[in-house]
Amino acid sequence: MSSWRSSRRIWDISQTLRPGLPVWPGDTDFAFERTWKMEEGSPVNVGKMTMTTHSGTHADAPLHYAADGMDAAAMELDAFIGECLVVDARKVSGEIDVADLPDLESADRVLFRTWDAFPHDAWRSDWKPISAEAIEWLALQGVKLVGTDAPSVDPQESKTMAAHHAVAKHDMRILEGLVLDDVEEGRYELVALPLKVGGGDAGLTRAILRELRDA
Ligand SMILES: Nc1ccccc1C(=O)C[C@H](N)C(=O)O
Ligand SMILES: [Zn+2]
Ligand SMILES: [Zn+2]
Repeated sequence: MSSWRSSRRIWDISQTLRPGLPVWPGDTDFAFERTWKMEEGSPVNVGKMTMTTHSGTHADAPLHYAADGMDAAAMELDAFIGECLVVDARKVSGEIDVADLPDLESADRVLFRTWDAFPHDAWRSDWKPISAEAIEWLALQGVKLVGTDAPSVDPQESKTMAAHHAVAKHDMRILEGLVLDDVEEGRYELVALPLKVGGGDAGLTRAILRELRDA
């Protein structure tokens, strides 16, 4: 194995940004076009992308759920790098509540798998949201980041955004749109740095998990 390759397994837990990417009903579809083309004599190919800030796998910024919240560019990075616990919540019926949470022992970051198979090609509105009470409980256990393979921690029709507001109350961070189909429950190193978008209410991220270093 060449020297630069990590000997620790990496899981890519990110969606592919592409035309046809399922997005929140009514939001901006992902579009890609080439503005400079080698086949037209340009020395390089250069593209242009149009998308919603919440496309695919992303981190919400507090600005998304608080008018005076910080933007994606201002979010500190340490919440998005470090040990995490992946929890299989597929057997939970309805929303993920306190009774559905495992003994975390100690976890700064918790990622919930809710889909048997991630819906890459069709918008699904029947995801398992996370209750505000569960967010509160996680915060009291010291959890700084909550992640999910769902498009939101709240239900699609939510008007109260109770889970987001519980996150805001405890200054936690959120990852949404993760792809955890190939990830067993357990502890991993998470790396999921949000794009540094000035004014951004969310930051797209290439999220990965990596085997923890041997103790
Ligand atoms: N694109 C949207 C447009 C309008 C309302 C919500 C969304 C969302 O994507 C939900 C978001 N990911 C969330 O943080 O809950
Ligand atoms: Zn979001
Ligand atoms: Zn959100």
